[in-house]
Amino acid sequence: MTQKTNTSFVVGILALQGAFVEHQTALQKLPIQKKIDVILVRTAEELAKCEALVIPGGESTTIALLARLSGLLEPLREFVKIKPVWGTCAGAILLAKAVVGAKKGGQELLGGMSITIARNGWGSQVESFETDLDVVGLRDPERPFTGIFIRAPVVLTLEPSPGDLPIDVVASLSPSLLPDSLTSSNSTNEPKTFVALRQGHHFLTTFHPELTRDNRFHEYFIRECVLPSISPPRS
Ligand SMILES: NC(=O)CC[C@H](N)C(=O)O
Repeated sequence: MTQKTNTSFVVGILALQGAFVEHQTALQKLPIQKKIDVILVRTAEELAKCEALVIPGGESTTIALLARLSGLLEPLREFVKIKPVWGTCAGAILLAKAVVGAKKGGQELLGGMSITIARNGWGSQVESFETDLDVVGLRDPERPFTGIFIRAPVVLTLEPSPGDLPIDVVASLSPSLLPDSLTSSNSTNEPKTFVALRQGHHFLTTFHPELTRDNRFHEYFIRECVLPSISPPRS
């Protein structure tokens, strides 16, 4: 007799478009890998097997369109309401409650995190860059983590409604990196420096941890978002 639920759990990676293979590799290399069954998700049936989901970077409009065409959009919205989800870059856009700079025709969102985010917020000239991040809560925090930003979105505002869970800042970058087009003298620029946020069991990174050899953000998601939702702490 096996006790599968006690020894392993399924983490899905939405595999419609974008950098899903890199997430798969990073998750499989975690020290707790024996307990994680990583699957690629392209159908509602595959999604139904998952305890948690990673939505990769890519193109948020394309991912949303393919999700609609494959009958996954509504199952994804239902999934986000109850289970842990981590969105990277395009995935972060999909996890936001509101988006600025959507393409003509709009941008379908899944919601889940109480933020407004700007697509391609760094502008067309600084489309990609790498920088060391200030991190809180990662394993081995003195070791720098290099954030890779590729046509990254920018968090504009945190807007938790009364009753929403608080939003924790897990990584931020130096305000000096913000482009002039984003800085404002009459409102706070701080949220725009936030590049990794956690709200309850949801997590977003506007950069690409899966493109580095450093899987500490993968470890963070499993430790802080997934494991507590599988085995809630006893009171
Ligand atoms: N690297 C990325 O995921 C880019 C995101 C892309 N700019 C979008 O709007 O979806």
